[in-house]
Amino acid sequence: MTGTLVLVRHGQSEWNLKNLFTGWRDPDLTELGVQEANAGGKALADYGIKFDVAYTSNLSRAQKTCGIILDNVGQVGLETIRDEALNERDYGDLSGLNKDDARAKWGEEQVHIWRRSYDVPPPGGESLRDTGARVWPYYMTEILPRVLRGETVLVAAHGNSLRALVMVLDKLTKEQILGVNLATGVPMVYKLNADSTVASKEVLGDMSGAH
Ligand SMILES: O=C(O)[C@H](O)COP(=O)(O)O
Repeated sequence: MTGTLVLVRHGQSEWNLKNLFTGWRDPDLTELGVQEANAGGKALADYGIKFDVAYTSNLSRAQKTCGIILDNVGQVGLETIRDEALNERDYGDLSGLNKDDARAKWGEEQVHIWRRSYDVPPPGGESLRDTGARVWPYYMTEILPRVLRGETVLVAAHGNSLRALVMVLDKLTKEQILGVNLATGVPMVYKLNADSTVASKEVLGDMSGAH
């Protein structure tokens, strides 16, 4: 066994609350989002985790979640690397639209395909595969080597940039990834083997409410 990789989706954002496609737009966390980030941080503190480094995206909601988690584990000021490679999937022309309005316009099934399929991009945006094409190399070159050196690494990012990682870590097919939704603020703790496969995975919270 080598190091530990912790993945956390940011807490609820203003646009999650308003039910808007967000993508690369940059709304803040809501009050509930701050509470969720604190709850995730507290779960990690209770777990007894100490990080060696944190990674987050270029977007405020993930950066704030990252900061709140570090505060809860008593590690304010820890080395934190921000990179656009970890940003949310670009929702293209859907960005800023209401998800229910989109269902009314294009139909429930088409919107579900845009949101959850592996390789069908929303108009002008990224599919999960496109998102993976930037997330996976970043993970392989920047994050994984540190975990394999035995470090404990936090990644605070987004629903779909993390789904791309979970797909690889959990060895999910493109059919299986359709059914995977990550809850906001719930940490996933992976211990990795020396060959970078997963030795164990623990979810510190409830993923069942995610949609
Ligand atoms: O970008 C968004 O709208 C959300 O962060 C994730 O959206 P999704 O649940 O529709 O993938």
